[in-house]
Amino acid sequence: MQSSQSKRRRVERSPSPTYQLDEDDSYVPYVSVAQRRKEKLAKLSSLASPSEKQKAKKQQEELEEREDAEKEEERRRERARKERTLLMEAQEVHSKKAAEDAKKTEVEKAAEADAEILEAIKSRRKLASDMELAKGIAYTESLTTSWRPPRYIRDRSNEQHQKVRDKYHILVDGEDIPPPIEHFADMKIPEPILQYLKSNRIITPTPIQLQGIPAAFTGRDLIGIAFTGSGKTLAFCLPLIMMALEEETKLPFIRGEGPVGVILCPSRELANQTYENVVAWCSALAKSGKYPQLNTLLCIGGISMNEQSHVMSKGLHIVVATPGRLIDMLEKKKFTFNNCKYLCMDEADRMIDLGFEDDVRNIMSFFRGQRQTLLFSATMPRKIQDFAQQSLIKPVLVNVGRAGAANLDVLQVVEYVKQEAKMVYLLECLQKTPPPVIIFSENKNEVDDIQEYLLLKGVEAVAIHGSKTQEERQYAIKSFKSGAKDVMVASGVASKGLDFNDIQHVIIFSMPKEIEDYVHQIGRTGRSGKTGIATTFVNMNTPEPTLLDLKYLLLEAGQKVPPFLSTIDDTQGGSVKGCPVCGGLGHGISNCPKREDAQRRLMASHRTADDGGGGY
Ligand SMILES: Nc1ncnc2c1ncn2[C@@H]1O[C@H](COP(=O)(O)OP(=O)(O)OP(=O)(O)O)[C@@H](O)[C@H]1O
Repeated sequence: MQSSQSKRRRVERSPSPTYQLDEDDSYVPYVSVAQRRKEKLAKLSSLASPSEKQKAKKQQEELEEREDAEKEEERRRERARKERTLLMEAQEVHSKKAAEDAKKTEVEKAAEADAEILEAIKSRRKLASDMELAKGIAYTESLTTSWRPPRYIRDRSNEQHQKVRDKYHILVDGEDIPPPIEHFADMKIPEPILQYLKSNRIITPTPIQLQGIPAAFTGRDLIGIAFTGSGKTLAFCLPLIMMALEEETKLPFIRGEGPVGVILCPSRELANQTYENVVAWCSALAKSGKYPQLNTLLCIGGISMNEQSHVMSKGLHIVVATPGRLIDMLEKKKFTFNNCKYLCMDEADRMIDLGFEDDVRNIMSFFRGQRQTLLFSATMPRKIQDFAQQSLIKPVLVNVGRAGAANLDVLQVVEYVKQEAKMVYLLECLQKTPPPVIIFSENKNEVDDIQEYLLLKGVEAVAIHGSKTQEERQYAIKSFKSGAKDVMVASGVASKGLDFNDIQHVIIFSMPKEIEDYVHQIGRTGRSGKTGIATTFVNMNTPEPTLLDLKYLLLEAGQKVPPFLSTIDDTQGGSVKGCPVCGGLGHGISNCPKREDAQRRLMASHRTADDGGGGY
C-alpha cells in the first residue's frame, strides 16, 4: 500500500514540460500544486473514456484528500514542535533564575527587597503644605538667627569639633554643621534658665543637647535621634524659648498675635508634660524680672480651651499641641500661624508615619512663610529618616547611638512565662524592686484586668489607656507621679515619652509586636543617667520575628540572652543597621511585622472606604 502510494506520488510529481523547458536555465518558475493537478486532470480527461474519466476523477479526489490530510498532520506536528520549544525556553529561563536566586544569600535577597521598597517610599509625597507643593515653593536656605557660638569655639578647627563629637559618640550628617558645645553657659542661655536647670540637677548638657542645641540655635532644620531619657525635650524646647524671647524683646506681642512656634506631640499626656516643662522654664525667666513673660498654650483634646482663656487674651508665644485639637483651633481661627516660624515634632517617627502624616501636612498649610522644622525621637527607622531628610531644608542629623537602640542604663531581663501563669508571676515580679513600677500591656482589657487583680491583692495601682476619660488619665498620672500610687498599669501608646521620676522597674506583661514600642517602654526607667530594670514576659504567643528582634537588641546592648531566645534559628535576613521600616535587628524589610501590619491596615481602610465607611 505504502509503496504504491509513493509510486503514484512519484508519477504525479514527474516534471511538467515547463520544468523541462527550464532545465538548462537556472530559473525555475513556480507552478502551484493546484495548477499541476488541474493540468494532469485535463490531460487524463482528454485521453480516457467516460467511465475511465470518472474513475480517474475519483482517484484524483482521493489523492487530494490524502494529501490534504498529510499536510494537516505536518502542520500539527510543526505547531507542537514550536509550542514545545517555547515551553522549554520558559522552563530554561525559570530554572536559570531559580539557580541564580539560590546562589544569592539571604542577606543579598533582603538587601534587594530593601532597595525596592525604599525606592517606592521615595515616591512618597514630600512633607510640605499643599500650597507649597502646588506652587512649587521650595526653600533652599535655612533660616538665620542672631545667635553665634562663643569666639573661642568658633576659632576651633573642624578636627577639634569632631574630637568633641567622637568623645560623646555623636554622629552627624549634613552641610556646615554648627560646632558642639560642652557647657550650657557657652550656649548663651539666659542666666535664670541656667539657675533653674541647676536646681533640677541639670548641670552639663547630654550628648544630644550639646550638638542639637547649637544646631537649632543657628536656625537649622534638625533630626535628633538619641535614646530614651537622654534629655531631648530640653534640646527642642530651649531653641523655641530663645526665638520667642528675641521676638518679644524686639516688639512685644499683643492680643491676637503669635505664636512664634509650635511643638507637636503624638499623645495628650506627652503634650501636657512638655507644656509643664516649657511653662517652668519661661516662669524662671519672668520671675527673674530681667526678662518678659512668655505665654504658652496647651492645645489638646479632652480639655476645655476656656480654661486657658487668660493665655488667649494676651499675645501667644508658644503652642504645645496634639495634631487633632491644633487643626481644630486653626480652622476656627482661634489663633493663626501667620508669624509662626518653628515646628517641632516629638516622637517624630510616629508623627509622620502612622496616621498623623496628613495632619502634619494640614498643619504645615497654615504657615505663611518658611519655618524651621525639627524632628526628635529615640527610634527613627531609616525609612522615616530618608523621608524626613528630603522634606527638610539643609537638615543637620544628630545621632547618638543607633536609632532604635535600647538605653544601656536599663538591665533587660526576658522571661518565658506561660499565658495562664502571668498574673501570679506578676505578683512575684513586683517584689524585685521597691516602687514605683510601670506594667505595660498591649491590650486595654488586659490593662483593666491587671489593675483589678492588683487592687484585689492590695497593691496600690492605677491604670491608663486610650479608652479612659481625660479625667481618669490625668488622675492616674498625677497620683503615680506624686508617689500616692505605687504601680501604674498602662497601654503602650498612652505612655510614650512620659518622664516619671526614678521608675525602678518596668514590667512588660505582653511583649509588643514592634520592637520600637519595646524600646520606648523599657525606656521609662534608666532615665537621666540612673539605672533601672525591665522584665519582659514572652511565651508561645510572641511572634518569632519579634523574638528575633528582641534577641538581637539584647545582644547589641550586651545583655544576657536566655536559652530559649539564643536557640531560635536566624534565617530572617536581619541586618546590623536595623530594618529600614521598624529598626528591628532580627529581620529584613520583606518580613517586617510593622510593614505587614501597615499593609493590612491600609487594605482594611481601602475596604472601609469602598463600603462607604468614614476614614481616620
Ligand atoms: N543635661 C541633663 N542632665 C541631667 N538630667 C537631664 C538633662 N537633661 C534632661 N535631664 C532629665 O532627664 C530626664 C529625661 O529627659 P527627657 O524626658 O527630655 O528625655 P527624652 O530623651 O525625651 O526621653 P524619651 O525618648 O523617653 O521621651 C528628665 O527628667 C530631664 O529633666
